[in-house]
Amino acid sequence: MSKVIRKVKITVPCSSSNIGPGFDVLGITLSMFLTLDIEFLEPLPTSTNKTVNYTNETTLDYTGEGSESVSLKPTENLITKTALYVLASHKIYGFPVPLHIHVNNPIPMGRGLGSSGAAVVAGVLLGNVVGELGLSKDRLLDFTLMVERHPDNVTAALIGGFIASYLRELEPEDTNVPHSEEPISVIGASKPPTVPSGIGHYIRLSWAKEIKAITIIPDFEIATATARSVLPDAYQRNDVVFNLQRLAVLTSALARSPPDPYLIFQAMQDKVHQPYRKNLIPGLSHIISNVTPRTHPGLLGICLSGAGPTILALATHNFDMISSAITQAFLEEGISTQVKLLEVTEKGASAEEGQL
Ligand SMILES: Nc1ncnc2c1ncn2[C@@H]1O[C@H](COP(=O)(O)OP(=O)(O)O)[C@@H](O)[C@H]1O
Ligand SMILES: N[C@@H](CCOP(=O)(O)O)C(=O)O
Repeated sequence: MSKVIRKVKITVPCSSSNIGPGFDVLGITLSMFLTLDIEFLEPLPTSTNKTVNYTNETTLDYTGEGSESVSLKPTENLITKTALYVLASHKIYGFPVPLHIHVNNPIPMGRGLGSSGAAVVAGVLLGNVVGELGLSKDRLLDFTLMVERHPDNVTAALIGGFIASYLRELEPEDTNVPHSEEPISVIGASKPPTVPSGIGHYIRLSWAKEIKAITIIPDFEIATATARSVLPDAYQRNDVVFNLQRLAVLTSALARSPPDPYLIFQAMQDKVHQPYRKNLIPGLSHIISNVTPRTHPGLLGICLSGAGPTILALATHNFDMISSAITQAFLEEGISTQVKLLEVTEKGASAEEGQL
């Protein structure tokens, strides 16, 4: 057994993105956390000063969502391969110390609760800690955005809270650099991947404390890439204006106490992504138009969480009645669900030293 010489815990919240009209713009972090318990193991004595690559000696074990399907090979697992990408960008090829990493993931995958965003953020933090890179939050965000090119879920997961974000437009040469879709190909490359600076810009918005998040999570997955592939390349001006008007109102409406259900419900309508995703999610159109603050007091607004299929219902009370109505609508489509009542948390991703 190798001796444990350091322990670090990485914690990353799940997220719900878009919040109706804020497609690729808004994200909130919710009280369900991916954790990595990292043990740094004593390296074997070597006779030379040559940097040793301990990727093959690094082991992963995994509990929670995805434990049946996720690869435990450090060069394949999304968390560790993102970390290897960050290290390679700093000319560190492979883990410079042997690690044992225990991953616990309560975030259901492919459901629109930011599981991949959380994994990518965890990987960037892992690379930063293991390589002792000392990257700032903004620089950590650059790396996450080289992997997930929509900023809403990763920025929320990294920063925490109710976040609005945008990407700076990149120069063509910046978008040509290899990104971590294929990080393995860059690990041994003679030219390390360069990552442009200042890609992501964000602001934390206020959130009224009494607004809770009911998530109704159907028992089927939709890969975010699939849910993005059904969206059009161009939009009608009136649909864009429809969303912009609501987005501007929504960002303040969700900060006000007491929250105004009728204002929020209307401000959470969307014409940019949900109408195109309804064919992927049986019951979606019915749910978002029939479960309202009038029929279900306590409800403020309802939308698809991220790319779906989870439904996000924002509410102040009557949580059981609201979730039952949505659960029932899915059941009528033959779809079972699980319900989680979550808090909007301001806690973003963190890496903390542990006790030996
Ligand atoms: N903790 C994790 N460890 C490794 N891979 C993960 C983890 N979480 C998510 N993933 C990867 O991300 C995929 C889901 O991503 P995506 O389709 O974007 O859905 P989501 O809405 O859950 O982010 C999973 O199929 C898996 O490949
Ligand atoms: N804006 C993105 C958000 C995807 O979030 P995820 O949690 O589903 O990965 C989109 O709607 O495609």
